[in-house]
Amino acid sequence: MVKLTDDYLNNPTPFEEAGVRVPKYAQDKLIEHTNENPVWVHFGGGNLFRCFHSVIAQDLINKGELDSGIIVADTYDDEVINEVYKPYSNRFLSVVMKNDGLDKELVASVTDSVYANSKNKAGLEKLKDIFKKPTLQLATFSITEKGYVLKDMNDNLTKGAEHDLSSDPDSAITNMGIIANLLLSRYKAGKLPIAMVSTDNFSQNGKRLEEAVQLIANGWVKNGFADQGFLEYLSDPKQVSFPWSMIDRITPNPSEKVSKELVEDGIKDAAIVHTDKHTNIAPFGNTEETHYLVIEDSFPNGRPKLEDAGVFMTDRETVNDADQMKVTACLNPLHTSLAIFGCLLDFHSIADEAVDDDLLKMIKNLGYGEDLPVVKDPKIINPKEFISTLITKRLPNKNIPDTPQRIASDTSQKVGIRYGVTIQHYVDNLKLDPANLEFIPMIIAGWCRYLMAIDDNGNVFTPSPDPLYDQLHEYVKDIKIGDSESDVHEKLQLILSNKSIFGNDLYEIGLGNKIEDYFKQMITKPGAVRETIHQTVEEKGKY
Ligand SMILES: NC(=O)c1ccc[n+]([C@@H]2O[C@H](COP(=O)([O-])OP(=O)(O)OC[C@H]3O[C@@H](n4cnc5c(N)ncnc54)[C@H](O)[C@@H]3O)[C@@H](O)[C@H]2O)c1
Ligand SMILES: O=P(O)(O)OC[C@@H](O)[C@@H](O)[C@H](O)[C@H](O)CO
Repeated sequence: MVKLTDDYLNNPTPFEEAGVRVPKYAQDKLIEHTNENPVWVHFGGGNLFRCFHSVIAQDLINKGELDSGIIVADTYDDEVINEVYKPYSNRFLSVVMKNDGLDKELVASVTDSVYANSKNKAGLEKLKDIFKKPTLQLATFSITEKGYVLKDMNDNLTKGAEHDLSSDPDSAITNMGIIANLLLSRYKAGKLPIAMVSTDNFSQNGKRLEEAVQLIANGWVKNGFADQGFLEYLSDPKQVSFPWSMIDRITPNPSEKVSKELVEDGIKDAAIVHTDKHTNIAPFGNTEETHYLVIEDSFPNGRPKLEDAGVFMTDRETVNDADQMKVTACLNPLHTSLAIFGCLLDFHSIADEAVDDDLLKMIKNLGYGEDLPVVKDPKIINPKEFISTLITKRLPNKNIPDTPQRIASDTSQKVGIRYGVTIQHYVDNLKLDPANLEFIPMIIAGWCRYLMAIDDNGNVFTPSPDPLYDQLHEYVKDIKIGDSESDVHEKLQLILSNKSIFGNDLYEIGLGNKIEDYFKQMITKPGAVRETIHQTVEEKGKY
């Protein structure tokens, strides 16, 4: 059996026999060079990173266009570093699930992995030293939507954020506080330039990262922990830029089936780890073939030739259009609708949902019918073709072991992006009326129904992790299936009027009552969720 830590350069045969492509460079030399000349730090080395960013770096290193690797940093989950990076010399397999089988590549582009936060001072100091190096050009992020949070659902600072704004930067406990502290080190080392590139799934992701870092920095200046110059440094894109990006590659949690196939192929390291903080990770990552990465070309300290590894480097407007197209309209809203109803209808495979007649009609009506009319064409990708490929090829691909339960995690952090932006377009466009929407309200009603944690058969299910779940569940937990006396309005209005969740008070724009009506239909009896979807696609659907 071949191990990930085996010598792939001098003895590639066991890897070749297991069908694994190996790097064309020596990892030890790369490590040596990167230690002295770090260029790229990535925060959140989860599954997406292991199948996308790290492979881009590997392509460039293989071509001789990049001579430094990536340093992975995690401020949140120590098990990610200790269970799947350190034991394998920071190597892993990237597995692309093609129609005709698995394409396996050993990735060695990660040169170091660091767990860093106020509890792990050694890791923090190590990252600070890296941030003081003039060679550092970029930090990328795939830390999930909640990694950026500094305010709660009532728009008040979280306890962590309050602490960070008024405390010594080295004691920062929020993820954003730690990032701001690293930038403070870089500022103090001579106002060195850097690009901070969020590749998380929300529109204007760079702006959100920038605003979060600045919120913390303002607190530090006010409380005497940093000088005014730090704010000027953060606000000057020639010193610190926060490029916007769009990233697309469906990367499910590591699958048992893939793990088994790897072992059958003769690969020893394939055991999946489920961490206490709910990261599902393995010595391999599994992903689909289709992928897009679009990044605003704003890198004040230079950058690797990312375009030579297939990345679209473009202007902010094009990135924003591509991102709005994907995240708010043509992919992620469809995904979240399948996630919500998949959990309620007891599905465990997105591919199975994508061939279910009612659900297929639902995503077509949502995508083509309600989202597409308000999408601005980004020109580099055709939105209609993008939805068609998604619906006909990507989602129904049985080789991609994606589950509604993965996508349903953190839904409270996503609904504002995945439905709220489209709703806002209907509010802003004088020719359109949000009150005419049908599928978005039905899906939001489905989410409220999901929050009850009782499926459509009347059985209790375990909802996916979500920072607001407990609070939101509290509002709907006493509603009973079949109880028409339940005061739905009193309970749902606590959710639907919350502007920090949806961006609007949904009653003020004529959607609240419609959502309540769909919700009432969904609680009439076991099976009512399925019936509501069926009836809606048949009566209101055009596709
Ligand atoms: N998986 C995909 O299909 C996909 C595709 C496009 C974009 N994305 C974006 O990438 C993000 C990560 O996806 P993934 O599949 O790698 O997830 P993952 O669960 O495999 O990894 C998440 C990583 O983020 C870290 N993290 C989690 N919560 C954090 C917090 N509060 N603060 C700091 N770090 C935190 C974890 O430690 C882990 O390293 C998604 O949330 C999404 O925004 C994912
Ligand atoms: O990654 P999240 O949690 O923001 O969303 C779950 C999925 O919708 C998402 O990961 C998609 O697979 C991805 O956006 C496809 O590019």
